[in-house]
Amino acid sequence: MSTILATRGLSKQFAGLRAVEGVDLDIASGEVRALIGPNGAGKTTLVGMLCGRIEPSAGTVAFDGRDISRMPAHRRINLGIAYTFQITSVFANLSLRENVALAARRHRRGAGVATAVAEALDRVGLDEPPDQKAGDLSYGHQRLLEIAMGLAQRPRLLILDEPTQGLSDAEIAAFKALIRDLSATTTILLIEHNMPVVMECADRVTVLNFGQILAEGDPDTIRADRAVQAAYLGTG
Ligand SMILES: Nc1ncnc2c1ncn2[C@@H]1O[C@H](COP(=O)(O)OP(=O)(O)OP(=O)(O)O)[C@@H](O)[C@H]1O
Repeated sequence: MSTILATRGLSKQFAGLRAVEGVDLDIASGEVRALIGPNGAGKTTLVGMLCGRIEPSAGTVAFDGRDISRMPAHRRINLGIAYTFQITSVFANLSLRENVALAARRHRRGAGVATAVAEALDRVGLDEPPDQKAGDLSYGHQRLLEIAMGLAQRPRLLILDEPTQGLSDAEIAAFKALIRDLSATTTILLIEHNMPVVMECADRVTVLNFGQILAEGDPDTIRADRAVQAAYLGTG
């Protein structure tokens, strides 16, 4: 399988603090990769460098074999990297439809936009009226709206930052089904604290600890790894 995303020596320092240090990450095209680690491990900083929101202190990022280390975020979106932030991309005063249409217009025009919007809202299972204001949605549903916005960009790599936060058990079950469905067409990088979701959805898991990769492997291997248990899972 080909590598869609590769980092080498990727590092970020914030005034003396090494938030991410020397990360070599290879994500294969078509896989669902989970990125886990304790609070403050550097997960959000790492993906910020993948999508261009954070400038690395050192190291490189390649997408499809092309060095994108210095490419601005909006051009990375055009290449097919979509990142759902922790809600910061939702416009509270716009409707669900308008929010998703903003994202869909990157690739479509005219009637194609309306179709893409309806498809994306349907795919994430948001059944509120499309004219409802996004700000009136529950926190969990705003997360789903963000995923719909990401999908409308027809991404090749979809980066989801804690997507199940604020979702009910039934919504989490639906989310897992959505990931399985999406994985047929999209490579997914999933930052997630909910271990059952990680263990069920991921092909491979990367564990970050103090800014460095502590372990990498399939979910069973990670679950059995003593260093991971000690650092994160709390079951060592
Ligand atoms: N803009 C910033 N300026 C200074 N320090 C920062 C900044 N952003 C993050 N940090 C620090 O970098 C470290 C890594 O933070 P980061 O948010 O990447 O971790 P995380 O693994 O995503 O944590 P969480 O699971 O809590 O979201 C933390 O110590 C954090 O306080």
